[in-house]
Amino acid sequence: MSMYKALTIAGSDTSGGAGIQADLKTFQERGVYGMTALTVIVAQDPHNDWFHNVFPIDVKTLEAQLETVIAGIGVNAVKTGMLGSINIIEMAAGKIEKYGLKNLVVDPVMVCKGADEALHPETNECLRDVLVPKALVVTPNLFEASQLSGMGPIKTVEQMKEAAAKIQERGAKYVIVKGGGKLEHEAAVDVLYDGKNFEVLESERIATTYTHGAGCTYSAAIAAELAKGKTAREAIELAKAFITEAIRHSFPLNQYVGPTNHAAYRLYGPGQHENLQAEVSPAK
Ligand SMILES: Nc1ncnc2c1ncn2[C@@H]1O[C@H](COP(=O)(O)OP(=O)(O)O)[C@@H](O)[C@H]1O
Ligand SMILES: Cc1ncc(COP(=O)(O)O)c(C=O)c1O
Ligand SMILES: [Mg+2]
Repeated sequence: MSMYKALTIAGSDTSGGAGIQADLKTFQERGVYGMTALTVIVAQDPHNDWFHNVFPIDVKTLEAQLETVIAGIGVNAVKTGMLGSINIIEMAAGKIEKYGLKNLVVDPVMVCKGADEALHPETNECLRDVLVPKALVVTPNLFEASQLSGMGPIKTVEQMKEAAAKIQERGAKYVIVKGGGKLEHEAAVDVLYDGKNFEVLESERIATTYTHGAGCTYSAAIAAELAKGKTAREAIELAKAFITEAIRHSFPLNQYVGPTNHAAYRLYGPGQHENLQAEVSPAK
């Protein structure tokens, strides 16, 4: 049996729950060989309320990593996460174009959980104009969908649909607008649009704030399934089940952050309804 390979072009979340750490853990869980091209390093400051400091990687260093993986090895699917600068976005998009990579999942990361302001607002237009058109699947959360669509705040499923249609016009084949824990709704709702039909994907909404890295994990699961040859629709459905279990069994790392549990789908499966990590206290 051949080993399928996936590449993540994303930032390092030093705390381990989001970014390339989430992506690699998810690729492993889904039985796919994971590789990385690092764009930025995020270090959280324990002496300043867990403030996220972002340290960019030199664009030449990114190029060298992309050549190693894409030209030197080859990939079945690619995902992008936090990119950090216009130069980095253009470099990533240029290589994707040059090597004709088709199974591309763009997670248009503009914010970390808890923040309502873009980390790198100057990159938003470039993300929309240069990278989103190359995506097979793009996965904005509500804030990112409002930025990519040019709409104001998105608060209803109807507005999610409108945003999805506007983003789809930019060239992405499948758009998933993630309502998640932010939309006021009793379920966790995502809207999927393929240019013809809207589908409202509903899953059980888990009452937790421990969702750090949920978007990274979700988009990495989609990329892993695409790498194995699943259709976009199949990959999205599996990823939704995978992220629901990861959130169900999420846990606190310290007083600031709780990541999703990447192993939960494998360890506990979709049938288990209580959080088996709930009693785990934060490590000192
Ligand atoms: N509390 C929750 N319960 C169940 N699913 C959730 C919850 N929060 C987010 N999700 C789901 O997790 C996935 C990631 O969404 P979200 O957390 O909005 O992304 P991001 O981390 O990029 O902000 C989506 O499928 C969303 O619906
Ligand atoms: C490197 C990196 N990428 C992406 C994210 C976004 O994470 P999420 O999946 O919660 O949207 C974060 C958040 O801290 C991060 O540090
Ligand atoms: Mg996100």
